[in-house]
Amino acid sequence: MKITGARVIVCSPGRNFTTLKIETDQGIHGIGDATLNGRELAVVSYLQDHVIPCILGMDPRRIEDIWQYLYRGAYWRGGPVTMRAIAAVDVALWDIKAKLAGMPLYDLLGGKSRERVMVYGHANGSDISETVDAVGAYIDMGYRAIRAQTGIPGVEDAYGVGRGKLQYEPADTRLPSVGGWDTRKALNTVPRLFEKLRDTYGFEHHLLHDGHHRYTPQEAANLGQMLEPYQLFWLEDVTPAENPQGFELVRQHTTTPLAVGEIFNTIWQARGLIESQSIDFIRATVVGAGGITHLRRIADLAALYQVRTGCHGATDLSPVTMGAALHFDSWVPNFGIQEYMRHSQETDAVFPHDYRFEDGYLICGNTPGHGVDIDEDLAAKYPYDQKCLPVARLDDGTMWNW
Ligand SMILES: O=C(O)C(=O)C[C@H](O)[C@H](O)CO
Ligand SMILES: [Mg+2]
Repeated sequence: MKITGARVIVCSPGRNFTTLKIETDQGIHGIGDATLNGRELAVVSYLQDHVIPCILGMDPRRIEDIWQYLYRGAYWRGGPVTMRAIAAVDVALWDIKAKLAGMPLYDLLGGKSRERVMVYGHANGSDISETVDAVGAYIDMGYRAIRAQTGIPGVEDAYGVGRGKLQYEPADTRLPSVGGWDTRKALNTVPRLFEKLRDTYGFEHHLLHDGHHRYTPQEAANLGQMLEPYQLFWLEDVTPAENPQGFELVRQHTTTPLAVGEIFNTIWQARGLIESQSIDFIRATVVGAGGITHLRRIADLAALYQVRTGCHGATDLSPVTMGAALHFDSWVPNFGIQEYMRHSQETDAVFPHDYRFEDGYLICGNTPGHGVDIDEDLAAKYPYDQKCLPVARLDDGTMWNW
C-alpha cells in the first residue's frame, strides 16, 4: 500500500483551519488537523515544502516508522509547527488504518474503556452576575462540567471573556489586539465568582477555571488556596509551565487540582510535572502533541502517577481533532475530561462528523476511522482570513503573558 497524494486545505468557515488530506493507492483517504491558531501559514509551508515530498510513496500502514522518520529525521525536534505537521500526518494515517481495518479508531487503539466522554463547556460574562447566568445556561443545556471566566473590573478584555457569543474566539484581528491584565484585581474577583456560583447552583456540577499563564507561582498558590472552599475540578495553566519547579511551589500550598499542557508538544515538557506529581490533569492533545502516536505515550506516563487526561478542545482545534480526541478519550484508561467548545454551523458543515453531544457527554460514532471528513467544495467557499491572537499588557504598558 502506498501514499499517492497529500494536500493541505486551508479554509475559514468562521475561523481558520489547516487540514491535511492523505490519499492512497487503495482509494482510502485519511484526514488530519494541523491548525496552529494565529500562525497557520507556517505549518502549511512546513507540510507542503518539507513533509509531503518525503511521505509520497511511503506505506501508510507504517504509522510508527513514519512518525519517527518525521520527528527524528527533521533533526530540529519538537515545537508547535513541527509537531502540528507530524500530528496531521499521524492522525490521517490512523484514520486510513482504521478504515482499512473496517474499525472505528477506538477499536484499533485497544477498544472502548467507557461509553461516553464527559466534556466541559466555556461560560463567560463581562462581570460576575453575567458569568453566573452563563453557567446557568450551560447547566440548562445539560453540561455537568463548566469552565467559568469573568470580566475583571478595571481590566480591559480580560482573558476568556467573549463578546456575547456562545463561541468565544480570541483570534479576532489581523494584527494582535491589546488586552489588559492586573493580577491583584483578578485575585480579588475570581474567588468571589466561584463563591457566587456555589451559592447559586450548589456543588453538583464540576467547575473549572483557566489562569491562562497569568500568575507567578506565589500568586497562583494564593489563588489555589482561596478557591479551595469551592472544590474546583481543576485550575488550569495557573502559572507558566516553562519552569516546572513553579508548579511544585503551587502544589505545596494548595489542594486545588491543577491542570496544564495545552501548549505542550512533547512528552519531555510533561515529564517533570508528571513525575514530580505536581499536576492532576495533562491537557496535551492530538493536534498539539504529535498526534495519537505521541499522545498515548504521554497518557501512559501520566497513568503511572494517577494523572488523568483533559485534552484541549477550544474552537481553534478543528472537528478533525475533536473526532480523533474522542476516539482517544473513549480508549484511554486514565481519562479525566474533554474540553468542548462548540464550532459554528459553518465549521460543522465543512467537516461532516459522526460525534454527538448528549446529556453533558460527547459520544463518538462507530464509522471506520475517526469519523470526520472534509467537504472540499464547501471549504473552498471560505478562503483563509488572517487573524492573530491578542497580546496582554499591564496598566503601565509592560508586556504580560496573554
Ligand atoms: O481552551 C482553553 O483552555 C484555552 O486556553 C484556549 C486558548 O486560549 C486557545 O486555544 C488559543 O488558541
Ligand atoms: Mg487553557
